[in-house]
Amino acid sequence: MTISLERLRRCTIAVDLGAARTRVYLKRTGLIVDEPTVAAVNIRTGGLIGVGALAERMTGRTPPHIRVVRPVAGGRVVDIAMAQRMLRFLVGNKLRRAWRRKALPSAAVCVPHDADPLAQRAAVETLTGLGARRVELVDTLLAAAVGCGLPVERPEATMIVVCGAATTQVAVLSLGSIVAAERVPVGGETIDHAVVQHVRNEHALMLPSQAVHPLHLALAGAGPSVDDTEVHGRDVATGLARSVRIDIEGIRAVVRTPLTGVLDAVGAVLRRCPPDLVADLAERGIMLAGGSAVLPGFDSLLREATGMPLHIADRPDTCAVEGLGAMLEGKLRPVVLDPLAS
Ligand SMILES: Nc1ncnc2c1ncn2[C@@H]1O[C@H](COP(=O)(O)OP(=O)(O)OP(=O)(O)O)[C@@H](O)[C@H]1O
Repeated sequence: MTISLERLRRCTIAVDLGAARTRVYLKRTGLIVDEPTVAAVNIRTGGLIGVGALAERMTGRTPPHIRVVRPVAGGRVVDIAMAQRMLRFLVGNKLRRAWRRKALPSAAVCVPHDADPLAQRAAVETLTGLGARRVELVDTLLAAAVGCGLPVERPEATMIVVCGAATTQVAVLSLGSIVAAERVPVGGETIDHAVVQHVRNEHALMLPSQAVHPLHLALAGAGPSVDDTEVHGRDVATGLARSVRIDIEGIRAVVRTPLTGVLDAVGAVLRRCPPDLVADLAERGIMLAGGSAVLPGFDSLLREATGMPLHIADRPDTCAVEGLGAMLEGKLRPVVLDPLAS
């Protein structure tokens, strides 16, 4: 995938359609949408009941005629019509005035590193259906690296690990391009699933999806207790509501298991890089981005496994859309590969 900075500067909005969250950046305004990628639909009438945070709160609590849907899964738009309805609703009034001024703006959208042509087409169709005259696709890894402030345009290696909800992407970049990259189906959702399975096996309790968040807080030491925390769920055998105290050390061990997939991807990318670039990284280290970057213990695990310095981006969750925004605003200078020729 090659990008044209000139064409990106002509775009008005930047969109990052993630499996967990949707983010929209409006040129000369900044981030205007940062909401869960969720919509709630009345299946009798087909009407949209809620989107974003409101729809997410309905998850698992709906009557049979209301369905909560996630139009993006595994890094691709799986329900184009629903993604368009959700985006139209989320962007709503915030964009209408700008849209009116400039009838059909061009849009830029992040796509995963190895997105196949169908996934790329789905992203383009989602935006053209909303009225975008032209859609520019940008690799999430490049956008996130720019958003983290990495000097991607220089002839030296930078390494980024973007750990989102459904996937983790790893890349080494130099001279504005990706030298080697990997994508693994491990992210925040995989970790939450491992925690839910652990509680089910250890305590015979089915946890609701929202109950995993207090465990993340407890892991980070932000919960009411550092040793254990109370969660509520449904007893597997009786079906009755029950509360149990969960040992936080047990959870800490559980979340490390899926993260070994990320360590393998980091190793694979480093092995494919020329030694000069790997040597650069020994000093510069790895930048960790994506919403799951703040998962307690993830940074120390990567540091231990690679022996390299590790930095967590200032705003790890929004750096891909912020990077795309920086390209729209013309903040990324094109690389002049041969200045003597001009
Ligand atoms: N404080 C936290 N502790 C642990 N995990 C967190 C925290 N905050 C967010 N997450 C996790 O980050 C994930 C969302 O990250 P992000 O917003 O980067 O995903 P996305 O871009 O929508 O996903 P993808 O890139 O896979 O399409 C969720 O799985 C969420 O559980």
